[in-house]
Amino acid sequence: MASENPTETPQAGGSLEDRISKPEESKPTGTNETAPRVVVASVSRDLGNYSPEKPSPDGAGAELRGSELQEPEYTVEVKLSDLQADPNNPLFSAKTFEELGLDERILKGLSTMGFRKPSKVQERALPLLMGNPPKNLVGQSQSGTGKTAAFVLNILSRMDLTSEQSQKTPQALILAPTRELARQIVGVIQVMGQFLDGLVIGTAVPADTATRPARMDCSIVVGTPGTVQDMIKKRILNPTQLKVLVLDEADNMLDQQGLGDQCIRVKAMLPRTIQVVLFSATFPTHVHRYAEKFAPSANEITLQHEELTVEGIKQLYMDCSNDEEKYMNLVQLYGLLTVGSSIIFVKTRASAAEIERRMVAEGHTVASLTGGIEGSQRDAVIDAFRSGEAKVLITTNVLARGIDVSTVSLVVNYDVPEAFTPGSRSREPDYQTYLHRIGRTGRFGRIGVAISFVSSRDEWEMLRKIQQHFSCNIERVDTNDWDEVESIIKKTIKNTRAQANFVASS
Ligand SMILES: Nc1ncnc2c1ncn2[C@@H]1O[C@H](COP(=O)(O)OP(=O)(O)OP(=O)(O)O)[C@@H](O)[C@H]1O
Repeated sequence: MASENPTETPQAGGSLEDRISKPEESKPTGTNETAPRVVVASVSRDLGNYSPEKPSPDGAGAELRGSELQEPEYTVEVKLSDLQADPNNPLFSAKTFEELGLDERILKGLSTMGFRKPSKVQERALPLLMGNPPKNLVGQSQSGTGKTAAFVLNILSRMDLTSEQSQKTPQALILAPTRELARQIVGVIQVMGQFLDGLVIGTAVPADTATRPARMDCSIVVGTPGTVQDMIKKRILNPTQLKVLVLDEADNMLDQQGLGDQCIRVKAMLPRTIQVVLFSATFPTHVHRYAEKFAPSANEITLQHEELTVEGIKQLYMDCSNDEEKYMNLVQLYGLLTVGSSIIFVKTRASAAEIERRMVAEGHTVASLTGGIEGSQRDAVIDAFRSGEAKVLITTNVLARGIDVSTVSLVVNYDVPEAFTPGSRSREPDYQTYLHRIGRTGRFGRIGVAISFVSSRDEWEMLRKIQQHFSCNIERVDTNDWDEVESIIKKTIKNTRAQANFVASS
């Protein structure tokens, strides 16, 4: 979220000598330095080394012979300004925010957030979004590359706040799949639009009837589809002056039966001329077809699936012989998890509750957030995680998408995400969910680690398919050598922390 990353201040240029250096030289120290720094470790071999004809005697988990970790010979130090100057990087931009034609007051908002330069998706999307007459857009870009700002800037640019009446009548509607994401987007608009007098933002998420407002007297509404649908039906939300509709995590919204139907019903109640904007890091082919119907004749920004992984995320896996060993490995990892912030993704609410119960009983401090928890209780958990009060969060796919907490340096896939494929004999991975989950770390040029636990041949096979699908490397870490596990994770986390500390003090 923007407000968590308010002080990134990239500087121009940077020689090769600047960028290639020893790790200990990589800590930002000088007061004239303004760019946060990250360190990219070199990559070793991957899951492709599995040889099924040579099973190990230790059972399924131990069968997984993958790569051995290699000490990187050197590390490459990269500054945000360097990333943004590299045309192949999703953070690259040839333009400035000024050149994109944004209002002075919005530029001021961006400046207070430390946004110096647009990212690629912002540079490409904004001219398409802000043109007149407005055109629909289907926009795709890697996780953590600034899609939120792309759609928020278009909305802010289109606001008419000249009268009290217009300030209090919704002109833009943003739909998100979860209350956490809706609240996060509200936070971004509040900071980005802070210099626009009269801007009022309303949140439409499930709430007790008692706390629900009688009318949404606001200029922008952000909410979840079910609540928004209900509010329009009950005339709490007046849709007649809406000019822009955004679906964040659009593929997920359109593909899920309940959410998809709600989005379609909401859209049917909006003005016909509304600009429809769909954003996500992923648009699988079958959802792309719905997207074309939902946002007809749209401009498109799309990526090949091989282009979707984020370079700064180091992807690893750990062999576990069974579920109990998964738990033991998690407990072993705990000391490392608390160095930064970490998210543990599990398959079911029940396993989230069980892991939380066991870890708390053993004296560890962890929080858990699943769909089983309601309303303001959920807000308290995510707020504690954002503030760093809770450093380890156990969750299900409910938080797999969109959540932006810049201190997350480690993501654990306790279970490899699996697609529900009725009638299929083989277990298939959920490629999109894998990508969104690991994308909770490595935000906007930062570095992070994603570790997947693998406890069966099936899980190994799913992870191999994920690697193949995204043409990425997922390296094996040897759980017989915890010193090595610790060394590789700490190295990455330490650098993320150095960066975070530096950003905070700059
Ligand atoms: N131009 C910019 N300069 C500096 N930081 C930026 C810029 N644009 C976005 N950011 C920061 O990058 C982070 C990620 O942005 P955002 O949450 O919009 O990513 P996203 O593309 O929507 O990711 P996801 O697909 O995971 O939802 C945020 O912390 C945001 O403040």
